[in-house]
Order: sequence, then structure tokens, then C-alpha cells
Amino acid sequence: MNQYGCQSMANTMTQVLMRRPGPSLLAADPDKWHYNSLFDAQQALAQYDAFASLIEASGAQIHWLPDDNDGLADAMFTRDASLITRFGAIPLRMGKPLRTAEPALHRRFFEAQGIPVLGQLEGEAKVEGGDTIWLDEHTLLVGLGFRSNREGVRQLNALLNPHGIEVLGFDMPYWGGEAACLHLMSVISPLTETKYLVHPPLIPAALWQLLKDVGIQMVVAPEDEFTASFGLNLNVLPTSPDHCIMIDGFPKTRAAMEASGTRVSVFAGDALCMACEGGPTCLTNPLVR
Ligand SMILES: NC(=[NH2+])NCCC[C@H](N)C(=O)O
Repeated sequence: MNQYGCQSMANTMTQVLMRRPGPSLLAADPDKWHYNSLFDAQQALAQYDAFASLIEASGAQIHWLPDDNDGLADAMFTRDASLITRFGAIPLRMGKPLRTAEPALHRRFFEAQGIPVLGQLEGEAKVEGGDTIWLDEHTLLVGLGFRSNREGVRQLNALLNPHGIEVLGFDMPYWGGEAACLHLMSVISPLTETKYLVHPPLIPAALWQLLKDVGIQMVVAPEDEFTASFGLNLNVLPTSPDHCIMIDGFPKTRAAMEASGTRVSVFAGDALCMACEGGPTCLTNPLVR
């Protein structure tokens, strides 16, 4: 790949890294992985295929990581294990111990594609991609919770400051506790570079202020649908600035987005996304936007 790098959240996505769930998800023990009672692996696979068809229909080219029965059920959430800049990629370090091996899978992909690896997080550093949002191409926001920490932000700054990128950390709350997945992108989904779908009660106050100061337009996701979906109603993926993909069943959230000028495509995501705590953004790692 001679073109790579994604430092925006909603420009038209042309290349994306994904992993179709296979034997690893079929063999997953839901208790071990913190999947809930909606989990149904066969149904999840079918729902994933419908999701992947929507990505294909958007025109984006999908690069596939294989699931060769490595037991990494969460590796389908490709967003989390690496960060791709125009200067090269950074394999991250996972906060969830069961996911420790995933960044090495991404590293192998980058090496095979000839995408330079900018560096590696080390020691105590932790950052998961779901905790990162490009506010603009020079500013990366990171949620600091159970999955990402200050040392991770420090090391990202060391790798990215030389390329004119500043990384800002914001403390996330306890919410569902250590075993649950609460990322920064669980409470903010950019729909365009300046319009975000948000769940205000869980957004760090200092970050809220910053978003207001730079003029981000907020579309509030209805509270009852946030609760009913375990937060997955606002996990929506823009394939371009006027179109996004969300899971089905949350008409008020959909209507709020449509009223703001975004077209919406849906797929059934209960057995896959609501069950496994990750939605359309988590299932994709945009390589080029
Ligand atoms: N970017 C995301 N929100 N990813 C969701 C990951 C869900 C996955 N089960 C985990 O707990 O890690």
C-alpha cells in the first residue's frame, strides 16, 4: 500500500482494516470475554456479514486480517489494536489482558503492506484505539480509563509530537467497572469533522468545554436508547461526511442524526455488537480517509 494514514474521523473512508469473526468467536466462552446473554456466535457471524456488505457498498476497500483459530475473539474489533497516521502506524498496547496479542497481528499486516511502523508502546503504557478521536489532523484526544493510561499518552506524544501531532488525555469515569468496555468512542461518535453524536453524562467535563470552544456541533443521542443498547446506539461509523452505519432498533437516535443531515444505513447488531460490547466503529480501523 503506498497510500495510508487516517487523521480524521469522517472524511470519505476508502480503505479499512477488518477481521471477519470465525473460529475464534465460535469457540469464545462468553463469561470469559464479558459477552452478555444476547451473544449467539452463529447469529453474530451472519450479522457481521451484513455489516461487511454495507462497508463494501460504501465503496471502501477492505483489507482482511485472518481469523485462523488463534482464540482472539475480540480481534474482530480492529479499531483498538493500532493507530494509523500519515507518517506510519503504531501498534498499541491493550488494556484488556485477553487482547494483549492483537497489536502483533496488526504489526504483521503493516509490515506485509510496506506501511512504516512509527514505533511501539512499551512498559506500562496502555492505549486502545476506541479511546482515540482525531479532533483535527494535529490533535488526538484520548480517553483515560481502564483501557488507556497517562503513560500511553506520554509515549504517543513522544512518537507523534515530531510530526506536529499533540495528544491530549481526558479522564473517563468508572461506569460499568473494570471488566466492562467504556471507551471515549463509547460516548462520542463523530458524524463529520465538526458534528458529533454524543452521550453528555459520560463525557469528561474538560473535554466537553474543549469541544464547545472549537465549535463542534453536538447531536445528543437519546438517553433511553443509550441505556437500552448498552451504549451501542451511538456507536456509529461515518463512511463519508453525509452517511453513517449504525445498528438497527434505535429509531430516535437515527431520527436525531437524520434531522442533522446524515443519511443512515442499519444492520441487525444485537447478537454481535450489543452482545460483545463493540459496534461499527470498533469493527473497523480506517486506513485511509
Ligand atoms: N472500540 C471499541 N469500542 N471496541 C469495543 C471492544 C469490545 C471488546 N469486547 C472489548 O471489551 O475490548
